[in-house]
Amino acid sequence: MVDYIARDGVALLQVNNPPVNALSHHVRVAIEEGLKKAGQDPRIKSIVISGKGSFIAGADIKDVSKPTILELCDLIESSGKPVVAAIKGFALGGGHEIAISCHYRIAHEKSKFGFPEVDIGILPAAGGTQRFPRLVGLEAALDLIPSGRHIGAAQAFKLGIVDKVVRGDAVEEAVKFAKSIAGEPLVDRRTSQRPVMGAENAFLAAAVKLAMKKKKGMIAPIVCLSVSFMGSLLPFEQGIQVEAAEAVVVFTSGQMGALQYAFFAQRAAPKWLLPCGASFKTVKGRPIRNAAVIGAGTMGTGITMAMLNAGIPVTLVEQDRKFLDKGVSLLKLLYAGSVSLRKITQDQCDAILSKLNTAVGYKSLTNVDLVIEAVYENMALKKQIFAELDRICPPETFLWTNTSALDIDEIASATRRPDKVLGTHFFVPAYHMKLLENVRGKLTSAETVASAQMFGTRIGKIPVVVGNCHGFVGNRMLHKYVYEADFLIEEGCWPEDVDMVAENFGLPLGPFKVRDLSGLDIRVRGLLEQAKAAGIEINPATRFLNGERISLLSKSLVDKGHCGRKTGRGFYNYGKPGGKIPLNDRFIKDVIVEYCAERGIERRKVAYQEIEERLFLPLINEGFKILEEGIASKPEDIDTIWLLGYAWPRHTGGPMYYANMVGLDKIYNRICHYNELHKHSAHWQPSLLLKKLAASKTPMKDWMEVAQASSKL
Ligand SMILES: CCCCCCC/C=C/C(=O)SCCNC(=O)CCNC(=O)[C@H](O)C(C)(C)COP(=O)(O)OP(=O)(O)OC[C@H]1O[C@@H](n2cnc3c(N)ncnc32)[C@H](O)[C@@H]1OP(=O)(O)O
Repeated sequence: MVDYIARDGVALLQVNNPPVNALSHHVRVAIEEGLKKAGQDPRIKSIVISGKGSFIAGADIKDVSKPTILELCDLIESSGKPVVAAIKGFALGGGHEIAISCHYRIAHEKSKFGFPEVDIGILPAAGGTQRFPRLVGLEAALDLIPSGRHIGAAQAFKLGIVDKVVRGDAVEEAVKFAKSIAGEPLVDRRTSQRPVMGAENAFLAAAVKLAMKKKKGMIAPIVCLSVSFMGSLLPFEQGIQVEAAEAVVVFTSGQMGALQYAFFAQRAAPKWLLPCGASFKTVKGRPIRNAAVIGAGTMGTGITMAMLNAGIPVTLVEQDRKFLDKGVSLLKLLYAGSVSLRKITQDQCDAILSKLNTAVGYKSLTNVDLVIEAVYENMALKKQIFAELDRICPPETFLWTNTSALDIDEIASATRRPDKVLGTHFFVPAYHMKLLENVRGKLTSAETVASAQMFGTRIGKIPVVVGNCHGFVGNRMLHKYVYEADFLIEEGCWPEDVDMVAENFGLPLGPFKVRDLSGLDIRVRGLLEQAKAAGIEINPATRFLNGERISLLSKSLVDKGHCGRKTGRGFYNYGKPGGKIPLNDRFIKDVIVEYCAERGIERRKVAYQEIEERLFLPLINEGFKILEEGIASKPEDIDTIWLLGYAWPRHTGGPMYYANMVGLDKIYNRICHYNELHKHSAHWQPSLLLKKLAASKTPMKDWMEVAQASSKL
């Protein structure tokens, strides 16, 4: 766990606890023993702490036994012999706190520093809130601690975290340095004994404002700020007491459990399992050496960029030279933007673009491992493209379709290789968003799934395997939320009432601000297509489609030319086309009132609780249906999809975790209540799995036992 290597008067304590050298119980004990042993050995004059591979990524989140990291930090700092931290890789959380308790820090130029504690719902409670401001000053501490972000060695040096940045072996350099300072006095090297520079109120106000915006609804960042600030006014020992007292508040808030669940859920989600039993453990994917993307629109160019960024050569294909050129210009513009923002250098940009090829038509696609089709959502068009690709591409080429809802089996039916067809649901912008829903059809092979998961990870996504149904996991659940949002308006709410409740819950934007952003006409088009497919002609009086309640409120606004931000008016008034600030609008309220009057809908005052329940319970209910149907293979997959794809508030863990936290019996009972009131909305019919879990009082994590025990599921 910790190797003790004594050489030339220096004791090197090297943490060896793969994969990330987390400070689990055994590591803490071994560091403590190593420090004591080195302290007692008269031949040892100085000590170096390092990690094998990387430094230390923090506390082991699953293990909080003694000795605490705080005790360890105090032991290090009070050592009579100089202690040097040799840092490569990550010095995060408790690892960072260990580093700043050492008397000196030598870091490799590629090492990273940070306090990610706030993102897992805790504080740097091993003295970090007190030592860090004493090391870097209050302003920098109030910036870094609540942000949870990592910084590089160069910035760490600038801030005074690191004493020296090296290109070569940090451990060798640290050992050399440790030897050179043997016997030197350490008084001014003990961070806890320094005063806090720049302890000013103004920093606190600005930092609180920023944290409330960037970490909306999260308690830990705000508590970190107050503890760090208070500590700057107190002697170190008293600051540590404040830190300990406030840590208890945060640890018992409920957010810690949710955030740590989210951390592990995100790491569990790519680990796939199919109903046939094949899994990431049993089936290997085929690496993708080169690829083609069909369609140079927003999605196609975004997907192309995601692959280019990962070093995969891509041919971007269009049927028309004009569209191709437009897509390539957009792509080049985005890369130029990255260069001017210094996210990449011009050389890196040139290297990326050297892997881009373009083609008009599919003829050249005779030697690609993968084709991702990303044309607009039209089944007939997609089938035609797949039939053609099937003729041209080698039989082993994977043919994947980027779609947010369409039937993968139907698209696959246009080919002679349905086993190699799969849906890749990328999120906009595809080069940035972390989520990738990999949709398996009935005939998609396990090898194709394995390859898609491997591909997803390679291009920097969190890939989650889902089954084939309308909207897959994310959009299928989202649709229920969107429907209820409309019904709430019909029944008496204003758009701002509904948006406020959603935003208070933790979503960045409420459903109507989102719709204004994406365009009301998009939703109306979808609705009309659905009606057409059902052979129903929509007229102003239509309130049901296939027996299901629908709302045509968006259509009423679109008919008046109000399509959202792009036209300056949607559910809000933006002042001008392309305006960004939503204002409540009497005109829109008149449209809503008129719409309701025409349909004889009586408007009423809808309570806050009802708005919240009607937005989120149908979505949660759908999540349980998705589990019982095997569309998702575990609740963690659903939660990951919502956390990464739809900005669900992380401190509630995701919709499934949230339901469990509220209580599955309570959730079930409320769904039943609304099911009685809203017989024309199938999304209120309670999930059988949820019913069983609620009745048996089984927590969500044990859902599989209930699902397997029930013959009805
Ligand atoms: C708990 C109360 C203690 C009170 C004292 C308070 C003071 C100290 C607090 C802390 O230190 S809290 C922890 C702070 N550190 C973190 O949050 C870091 C979390 N880890 C990461 O950000 C990343 O893992 C990484 C270090 C940047 C490496 O990323 P990479 O993509 O290379 O690997 P991952 O897939 O993320 O992880 C690999 C493997 O390791 C597991 N793991 C990672 N970190 C921890 C951890 N801190 N504790 C336990 N396990 C950890 C992760 O789940 C992966 O496991 P598998 O999925 O492979 O099983």
